Amino acid sequence: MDDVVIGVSGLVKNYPNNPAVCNVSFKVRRGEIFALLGPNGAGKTTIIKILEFVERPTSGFAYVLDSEQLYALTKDYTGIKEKIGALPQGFKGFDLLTVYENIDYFAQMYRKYGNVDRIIDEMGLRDKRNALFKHLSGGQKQRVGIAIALINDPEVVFLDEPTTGLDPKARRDVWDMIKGLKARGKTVLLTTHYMDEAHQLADRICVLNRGSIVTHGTPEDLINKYGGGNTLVVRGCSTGAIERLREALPGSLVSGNDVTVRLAYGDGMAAMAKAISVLGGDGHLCQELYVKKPTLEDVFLNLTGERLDDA
Ligand SMILES: Nc1ncnc2c1ncn2[C@@H]1O[C@H](COP(=O)(O)OP(=O)(O)OP(=O)(O)O)[C@@H](O)[C@H]1O
Repeated sequence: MDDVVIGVSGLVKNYPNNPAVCNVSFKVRRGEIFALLGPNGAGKTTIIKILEFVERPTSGFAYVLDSEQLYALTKDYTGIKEKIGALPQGFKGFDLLTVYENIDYFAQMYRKYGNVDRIIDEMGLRDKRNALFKHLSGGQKQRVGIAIALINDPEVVFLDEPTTGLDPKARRDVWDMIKGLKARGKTVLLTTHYMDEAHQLADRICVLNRGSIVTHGTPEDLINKYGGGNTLVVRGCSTGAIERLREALPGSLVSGNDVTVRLAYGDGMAAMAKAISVLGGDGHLCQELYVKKPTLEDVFLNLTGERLDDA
């Protein structure tokens, strides 16, 4: 694989009575957005902490930027630490410092760092430059965290659950910011338990559950391979409509007033036309009719038997 900047091989991390990461291997290429997707407790943060030199693995091997720089107590990682940036899970700034002061505080920890006002502008925080951290919205606080992760102009950026707890608008703003990092040539490793976030942002995804890799690949590949195909959904049907649909569409499933049919590849138009002709006949109406494409949620469900939300 060309220009690998993060490599993880046979990684294991055992906490007392708790195997957090079990034999995980993956590689991240320069300039890509790579997502670790999995439910709570899947081991995402532990992997990221190992890559950030915060935790040490029990066994296995991991490197960032320098494949010669393996984990060993004798190594000095300072050179690499200066080339990585990190947004930790649940980032909290100093409440009683301003946006500028918060970013500047962390900037001073590096031998070389960027212009604080420029990064404030890049993160769309100019209006809030002199506002206290505690007076910011959730999305603005997260942007301060991302600004801090970028202040040393890192080559690799780790973002641990960058949008957890944000409202939909703030999430989309953070997504745009993350896409902007890729446009600037940064390599981004992010963790998330939101499948739409992984789908929107990631070039490649590693799906984790209970410390192990379930599968990995591009979002489209995973959905095509494991999503289980399209589903025709007819919602809000009358009793008569349900009966008609069941007769006309073999394999249909009924749940309340909704009817769903798993479609074979390429069957979408034919099944829709059949449903419309059956329903249009004599007033057997429904509220909605559409073909639903599978999502990463379906991939997770089909591979683990669990829902990403519940696992
Ligand atoms: N310091 C620790 N000591 C003991 N167990 C830990 C520690 N840190 C994490 N764990 C356990 O390791 C497992 C993996 O945790 P981790 O935080 O890596 O998961 P995660 O996928 O990031 O989940 P979340 O999205 O909830 O943060 C969990 O069972 C967790 O309880």
